[in-house]
Amino acid sequence: MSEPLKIAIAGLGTVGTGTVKLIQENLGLLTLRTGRAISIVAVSARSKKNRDFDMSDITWYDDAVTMAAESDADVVMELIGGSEGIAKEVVETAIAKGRHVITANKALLAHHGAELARKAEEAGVALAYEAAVAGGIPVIKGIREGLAANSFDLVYGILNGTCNFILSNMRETGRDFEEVLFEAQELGYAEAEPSFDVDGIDASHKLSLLASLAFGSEVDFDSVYIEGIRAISSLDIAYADELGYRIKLLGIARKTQDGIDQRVHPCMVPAEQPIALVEGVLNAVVCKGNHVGTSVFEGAGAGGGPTASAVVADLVDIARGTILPTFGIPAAKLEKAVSQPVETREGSYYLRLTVEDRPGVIADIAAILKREKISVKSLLQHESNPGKAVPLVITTQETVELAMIRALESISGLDCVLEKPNMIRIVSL
Ligand SMILES: NC(=O)C1=CN([C@@H]2O[C@H](COP(=O)(O)OP(=O)(O)OC[C@H]3O[C@@H](n4cnc5c(N)ncnc54)[C@H](O)[C@@H]3O)[C@@H](O)[C@H]2O)C=CC1
Ligand SMILES: N[C@@H](CC=O)C(=O)O
Ligand code: NA
Repeated sequence: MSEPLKIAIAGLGTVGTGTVKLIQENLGLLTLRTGRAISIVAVSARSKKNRDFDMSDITWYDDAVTMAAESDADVVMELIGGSEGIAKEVVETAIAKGRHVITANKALLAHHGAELARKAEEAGVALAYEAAVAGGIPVIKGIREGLAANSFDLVYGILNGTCNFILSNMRETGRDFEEVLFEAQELGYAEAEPSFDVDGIDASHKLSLLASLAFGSEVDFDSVYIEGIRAISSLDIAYADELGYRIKLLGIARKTQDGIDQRVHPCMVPAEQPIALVEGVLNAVVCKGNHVGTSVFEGAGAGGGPTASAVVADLVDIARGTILPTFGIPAAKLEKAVSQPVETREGSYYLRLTVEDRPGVIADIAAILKREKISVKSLLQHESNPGKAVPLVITTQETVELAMIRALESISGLDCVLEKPNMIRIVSL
């Protein structure tokens, strides 16, 4: 058997600890599958507390960058997180020293992916990131390897386990947002900064990586249109049910003649569509290849075990000598991304207004919709409470988003509209 493959791990939280445990538990299998002995030689985390795995043959480093520079590891795993600072230094140092890198850090790659991929390719090392997109689902490998024969014009999915867990739980149990978010944190699903999850940033990081891989363009996180799930109330969830929809936070990237449209926002998805049935911490990614047609990947999007599974899948590639370009083509050949503005979308919309219950309200709203040439599909007002606030829900026929934005602005300015309206795009994919 050839030389053992030596690994250094930076970060021993949910993912790092899961990775050490997986390697220790499945070592025999991994050796058999790769034909190489695998050995964790070094670890680093913020504090050297007692760990619940065997540390006896592992060297501890107080500083992860020193570990990336000075340990004799062949592979450095960056499992710390964050788009700047220590995580970036660890990755850059490892690459500069000619060590392969495996990272779960979508924030880092969303901001510096093209540049780091170029550096890794120049150094002849892997920059592998299966864990960074949709956790345990082998979607990076699926698109880059299994579907390598295809070109793509659409990739979309449920890309954040925490948000999907929150939305599913709110619908199934009626529990409130904060309580379910706390549970997602306890289960190790949420980011260190959970606003990254609930404000749609994490899903956008992942979407920008998927778009780069699928379309052969440079990662363009700054062009992603982002809305999170904070504005979704239990009322919206109940109305969605009544109208035959489920609310999902989707990331959608579409390549058109005019450029790439990347968007992350809550969507009302027809309840019978397969993606509407993806619940809890599960993620799903759907892509449309020009020869294979539609492929769907579904599985656990977060958590120690599933994410470690993806980290170690990258390790197996490296141990087998499979070093692939990070984004499927040489980083120097990635095209500059041209973005398409969100206003050009055509589709239907759900609008929930809180209005004063008095004569003329619907006429005022209808006049604005008429001016913007927006046709109403349905209108729901269940309660009557004269002179008081009541919810009014409108769904529209297909219209261009710019008209909807203008209508929303005018409707928000009406005296009878008492709260900020909530608009959710109705998406049928
Ligand atoms: N938790 C999950 O389900 C998933 C997480 N990820 C990504 O994996 C990475 C790690 O996430 P988690 O394990 O959940 O985070 P975590 O907060 O549980 O663990 C982070 C680890 O990094 C260590 N760390 C922090 N600052 C450090 C420093 N200066 N030097 C050395 N170590 C330092 C901490 O001590 C801790 O051990 C992040 O990039 C995250 O976005 C990706 C997919 C799923
Ligand atoms: N916080 C993320 C973790 C995986 O990427 C999520 O909830 O999906
Ligand atoms: Na993955």
